[in-house]
Amino acid sequence: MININVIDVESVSKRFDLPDGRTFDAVKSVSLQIPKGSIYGLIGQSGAGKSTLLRIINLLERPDSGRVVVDGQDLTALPKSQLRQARQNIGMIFQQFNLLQNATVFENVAFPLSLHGKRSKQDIAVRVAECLALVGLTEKAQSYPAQLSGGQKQRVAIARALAPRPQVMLCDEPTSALDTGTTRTVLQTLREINEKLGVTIVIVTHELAVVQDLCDRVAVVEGGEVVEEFAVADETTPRHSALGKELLLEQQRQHVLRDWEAQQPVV
Ligand SMILES: Nc1ncnc2c1ncn2[C@@H]1O[C@H](COP(=O)(O)OP(=O)(O)OP(=O)(O)O)[C@@H](O)[C@H]1O
Repeated sequence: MININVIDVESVSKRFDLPDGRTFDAVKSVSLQIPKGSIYGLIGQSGAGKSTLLRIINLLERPDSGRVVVDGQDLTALPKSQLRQARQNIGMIFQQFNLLQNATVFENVAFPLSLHGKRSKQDIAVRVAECLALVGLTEKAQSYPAQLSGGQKQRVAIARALAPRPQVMLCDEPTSALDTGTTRTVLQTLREINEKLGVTIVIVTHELAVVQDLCDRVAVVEGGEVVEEFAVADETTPRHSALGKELLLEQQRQHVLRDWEAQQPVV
């Protein structure tokens, strides 16, 4: 992996105003460096600030202070029109897929392409076909979201996010609404996109199995702060956070299981 950071989050903070007049510090001076081409996990308990941090990366949530640099561009310094352009480089997918229900799969994937730029209908059709092929849904182009399984809907959302050729893809709990088998196909699709296209993936999840299956590096978020950051494959450096330790235990358990399976006689 090339050791260049495609995302540089520098000391970002976010405070929300609560209805009762108080304030809540959801993200507290967080810095993150995300290497180009990596799959980077943000994990933490519910309410830790993971989604807010993810949404800060494409400025869906504007930080009160700090900088967000994506692909060398300081998003926090851009005027609105240029920010819209820069966001083309950052795709996003959500837990609930967020597809247009009254539009076909084809139209859903074409949507971001017709919204931005001056592409011909033919160009758009070619790109949509490419993206649907990438996620294995060529046959479903004329279906409506209601006719698809959860995993297929998420793969349409992935195709839609990929259509403008982003370098970065942000994923907010992309498999939380899916069962185990479907989760596996969606993770496989994300892995292929990372490997074939070199897209950097940042994924928020509370599922440790997802981290273990997919991520190269992970940041543990607690109370709006990153309390630990490590390479998932590094099982020798001591982990400090509860989730970091839990992840390590799960990895070791998987090794024991694998060794045990390998020793079983073939019948
Ligand atoms: N717009 C908002 N106004 C007020 N408080 C908010 C707002 N958005 C988020 N919060 C609060 O900020 C905290 C962090 O929220 P966030 O969604 O980032 O957490 P999370 O780690 O992603 O949690 P979950 O896994 O449950 O989605 C929570 O306590 C949440 O209630």
